[in-house]
Order: sequence, then structure tokens, then C-alpha cells
Amino acid sequence: MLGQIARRLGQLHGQQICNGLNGVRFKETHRHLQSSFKTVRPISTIPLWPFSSRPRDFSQPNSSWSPEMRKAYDHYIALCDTDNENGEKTKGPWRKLPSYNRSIKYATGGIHLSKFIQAENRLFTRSVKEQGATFEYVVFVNKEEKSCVCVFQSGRLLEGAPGHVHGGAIATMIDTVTGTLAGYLSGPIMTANLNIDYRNPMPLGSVVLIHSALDRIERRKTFITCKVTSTDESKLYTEATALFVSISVGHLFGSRN
Ligand SMILES: CCCCCCCC(=O)SCCNC(=O)CCNC(=O)[C@H](O)C(C)(C)COP(=O)(O)OP(=O)(O)OC[C@H]1O[C@@H](n2cnc3c(N)ncnc32)[C@H](O)[C@@H]1OP(=O)(O)O
Repeated sequence: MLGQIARRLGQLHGQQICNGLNGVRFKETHRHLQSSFKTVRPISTIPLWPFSSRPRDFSQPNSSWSPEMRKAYDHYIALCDTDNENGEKTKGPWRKLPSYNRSIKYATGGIHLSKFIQAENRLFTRSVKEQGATFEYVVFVNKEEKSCVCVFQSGRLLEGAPGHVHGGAIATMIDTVTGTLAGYLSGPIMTANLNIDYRNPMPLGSVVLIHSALDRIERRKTFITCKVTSTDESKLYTEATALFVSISVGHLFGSRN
């Protein structure tokens, strides 16, 4: 079978070159081959394993980010750990968290497991492929202060009231950011309670900061507070409190222990 495929590929390749011998297409094919050879990577840089072993981080800047989103991102990146010219690490109070399109990818080897376990599933906030259409966001945590900040740019598919962000989309982001902080501090958790006060309508396409901080931990309960503001923090859009309960992985499979 493999032999047949190889032979057929060889035939097709041959056909293309033979066709090219009859005129202009030869020059085109020749030019194409020449330029292809110029861009061929040295063998040492070609990965032996054809699948990437690193999941894609969806919270990297992309062309849909507005200058305001990029400015806020750059502001927090500058406060993260950096490598100076001598290769030494300079400690910063903030750390950028990666963001994958499935939670399973945070686990060691998760990128491979995700190809087998419910492979079609996607994290809600990362489920639309078109950049900028829904949720563009990046989360930074401050371990010392037990807080985090998310820079969030809403996309055109998140409309609720005309020209403004849907309350459910705002709730989604609040759940995501407070849940990320609770998980960072307490390990595996699930949202038990979310209280939201919508103070001002949020214009669609705007960039906001979602600030979350630990209120307290009581036994299995992690209480988080949250405020959503404009990037200069002059305008308050939303306030919330959230309760997360620590769970065992078995809880997701119906076990209560
Ligand atoms: C990378 C992206 C991160 C995104 C994060 C997003 C996270 C999510 O959206 S999760 C999805 C939404 N949440 C759910 O589906 C959870 C559904 N609920 C459950 O599974 C369970 O009710 C669960 C896990 C919350 C609690 O159940 P269980 O483990 O049996 O805990 P239980 O013993 O009843 O309660 C533990 C404590 O929490 C308290 N508690 C539980 N639920 C609540 C509640 N709704 N309100 C107040 N307190 C509560 C209990 O009173 C108890 O308190 P205490 O320790 O003082 O006695």
C-alpha cells in the first residue's frame, strides 16, 4: 500500500515536470523549485517528531489586538521576570500565565492526551478560531499579593445590548479570571457561587482590566473578589465576588470523595 502511494506520488511529480517541459510552465516550475530550495531548512533544524510538544499559547499578541490592548499588555510584561543582557534573571512581581484551548493541556503530556480524550472539545473562551472575534485576553498573576489582572478585549460576536458587551460574556470572563486565580492558589476547584453587579455598560471592542484578589480561604472554600475597570482605572464597569470549592479530580467523574 505504502509502495503504491509512493509510486503514485512519484508519477504525479514526474507528470508535473514533463508538463513543464512543453513551455512556460517549465520556467515557472524551475523558478518555484529554485526558490523552494532556498527556503529549505537545514536538516538539523527539522524536528524529528512531527507533532508539536508545546501547546499553543492563545494569550500572545496578535494582529487583532488594538494599540490599547498592546499597551496594557506591554505594561504588565515589563513588570514580569526578565532576562538581562548578561543572561541573569531580574525578578518582577508579575507572571504571565499561558492560555490553552483545553484545560487538559496544562497537564504534563496533556497536548498528546488532548488528541485522544474528547478531542473535539474546546475551552469556551478559546473556541472561536477567528482572532479578535470573541475573547482576546491575557492573565498576569502576582503571587506575593495573591492577586491577578486580566487584560481583556471584547470582540464583535459578544454583543448584548446594541454596541455593548453581553452580560453573560462578562460573567464568563469574571468566572475565568477569578477561577484562574483560585486554581493558582488552591489547586483543582470548581465555581460554587458567583455574584455580579453590573455598574456601567461596557462598549463592544473596548479593552478593560479585570482585577481579582484573594479575600480568604476557609477549609475547601476560596473566596475571590473582582473589579472590572477601564485600562486607566477611572471607570468601574463591574464588581463581583466568587466562591470556589476545592475538588478531587474524581469529582469530575461523579465521585464525591
Ligand atoms: C482555565 C479556565 C478556568 C475557568 C474556571 C471556570 C470554573 C467553572 O466554571 S466550573 C463550572 C461551574 N461550576 C459547577 O459546575 C460546579 C457544580 N457544583 C458542584 O459540583 C458542587 O456543588 C461543588 C463542587 C461546588 C461543591 O460540592 P461538594 O464538593 O460536595 O462540597 P460541599 O461539601 O457541598 O461544600 C463544601 C463547602 O462549600 C460550601 N458551598 C458549596 N456550594 C456552595 C454555594 N453554592 N454557596 C455557598 N457555599 C457553598 C458548603 O457550604 C461547604 O462549606 P463548609 O466547608 O463551611 O461546610
